[in-house]
Amino acid sequence: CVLVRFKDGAFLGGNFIATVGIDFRNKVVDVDNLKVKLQIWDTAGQERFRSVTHAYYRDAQALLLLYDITNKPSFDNIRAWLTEIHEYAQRDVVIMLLGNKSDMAAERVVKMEDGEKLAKEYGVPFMETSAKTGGNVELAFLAIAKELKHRATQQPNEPKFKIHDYIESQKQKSGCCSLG
Ligand SMILES: Nc1nc2c(ncn2[C@@H]2O[C@H](COP(=O)(O)OP(=O)(O)OP(=O)(O)O)[C@@H](O)[C@H]2O)c(=O)[nH]1
Repeated sequence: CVLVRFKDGAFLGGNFIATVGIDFRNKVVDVDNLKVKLQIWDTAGQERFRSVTHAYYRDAQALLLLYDITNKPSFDNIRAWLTEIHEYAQRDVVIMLLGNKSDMAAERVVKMEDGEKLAKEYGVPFMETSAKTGGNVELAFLAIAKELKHRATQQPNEPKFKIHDYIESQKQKSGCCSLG
């Protein structure tokens, strides 16, 4: 749903079919007047597809790890995902942690601070998102696009792009609205 929100700006809640194996979508974003084509692979979360998804880690330049703020086991699984990433992904892969469903405040079981703490422990950027409202969804993908663009085009005399600082300056804590 987060990927569909980013790609199509829509949320088709309730009517979703679980990802079987792997799915991908392209989106071109503008980063500092340069067009960056993101090819985004959505891997199935279910254990039975694990052998398929492992194969895709190796070529990924960035990985977005999502948990559901209304589902504690999804948060508890993040450590296992990070272990997998270290085993199968490129060493310099950009990792981002997202706590999704920030619109569901009444059902929240994972505190924002706990997401922040875990992200800090692993040195990865973090934000809460909502595929339903669009909150922070564009920011998450844009921050990754910026990081990858800077890595690819960085000149020695240019200031280094700092993804953590960029996100902190842009993110909406409430997850209430899409980027204007
Ligand atoms: N309220 C709310 N519901 C959401 C949000 N994102 C996803 N959902 C709902 O959560 C369910 C699962 O969403 P998916 O995006 O299919 O989750 P997934 O982790 O990709 O699931 P798999 O395809 O099985 O890996 C669906 O019923 C969505 O409608 C959100 O931000 N807010």
